[in-house]
Parts: sequence; C-alpha cells; structure tokens
Amino acid sequence: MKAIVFDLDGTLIDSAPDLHAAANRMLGDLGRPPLTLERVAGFVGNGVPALVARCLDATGGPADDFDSALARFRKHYARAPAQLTRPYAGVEPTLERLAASGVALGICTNKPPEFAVTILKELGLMRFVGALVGEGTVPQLKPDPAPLLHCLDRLGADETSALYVGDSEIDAETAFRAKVPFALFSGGYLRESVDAFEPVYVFDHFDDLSDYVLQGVGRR
Ligand SMILES: O=C(O)COP(=O)(O)O
Repeated sequence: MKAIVFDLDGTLIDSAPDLHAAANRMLGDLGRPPLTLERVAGFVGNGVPALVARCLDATGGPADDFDSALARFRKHYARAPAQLTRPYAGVEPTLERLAASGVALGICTNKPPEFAVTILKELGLMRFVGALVGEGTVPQLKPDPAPLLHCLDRLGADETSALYVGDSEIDAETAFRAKVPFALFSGGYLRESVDAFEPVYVFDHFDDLSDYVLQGVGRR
C-alpha cells in the first residue's frame, strides 16, 4: 500500500468538544438555547456551513442572516480549535509506524484547511501529513469523490494503491464513489450503517489499523 488517507473529525481527532463550544457560543449570540455535545457531534461531517445550519434547525429554524451566524461560528471556533480536541488513543504511534514503513499519509476532510492545520500542528500530528485536502482545496466537498482523488494525486498514489480511513457514512460513500478501499473507525461519530459501501476493514482502536495495513492482520 502506497498511501493512506484519513478523515479528520471523528477519525484521527475527537474534535466535537471544541465544535460544541463554538456552536453554543454562536447560539448564545443569537439568543438561542444551547445544544448537547452528543447532538452537535451528530451534526459533524458535511462541513462547517452544514453544521451551523443543523444547529440553527435544531434551535428554532433558519437564522434571518445565515452568513452572519456562520461568521460568528467561525470566529468562536478560530479562537479555540484545539483546546478540548484530542487525538484518539493510538493515533500518534500508528501514524509514526505507518510513516516509518514508507506509507504516504494524507488528510481528506470537509473542515477548512486553516482549522485542520492549526489543530494538527497543536497536537503534534502535522509532521506526518504529506497532503491535506479540506473545504475549498477543490470546489467539491465529500461525499463527492473529487477531494479524495485530489489528495491521492498529491501523494503520488491512485485508487489501486491506497486506503481511505473514516468514521462516517459520508466517508464511506466518498471512498465508494472514488473506488478506493474503505476502513471504518467505529469509535467516531458514525450515525448510519456503512454496510452498503462494503468497508474492507472495521476497527475500534488504532493499533489494529497498523497491524492490518503492515501485517495483513484482519484482512478479509
Ligand atoms: O464536518 C466537518 O467540518 C469536517 O468533518 P470531517 O473531518 O469528518 O470531514
């Protein structure tokens, strides 16, 4: 395997607590009630504008001025994107092990790249990342396959020599449409079954992923 591309939110990092804090600050600014962490975590995956729209829908319906609500969220999140966010257990040693074995590593997320890079640097993970594709890097968002294919291209790989690792049905559909094998991390923010997209591997701890990739443990 030449390259492994990872989703970010709910896959490498548990980012919901900081997204939740920023969402509730935005809702407070608009005079709306706060949402629970679980509720906001369930809104993650289709990008920031979708997250903001879902928060508004859940607290009384669309805002009179969506763009200003979105700007408020971005401002609050930009102030503290990595305060409560942590990598999932085993992520750092796994990336270390894969990189040391010569596998190129990339990130394909619907998060804006500036947030993604800030968080990855703060958590000491950016040094493993050979290519990062986020909101705006290409015009499409996941589940369109274009962001993932662009990331593979930048890593010098293609769909025959890569794996996409994610936590959600959005990631599974992205991989399916890009014809890239998909591995599901079941410890993230999954909402719906991904069985229809036929993941090649399902794992709940990152140590298992490196065993699968490097030694074929658990391979179907
Ligand atoms: O919804 C987002 O902003 C990003 O989510 P992702 O990292 O799972 O693509």
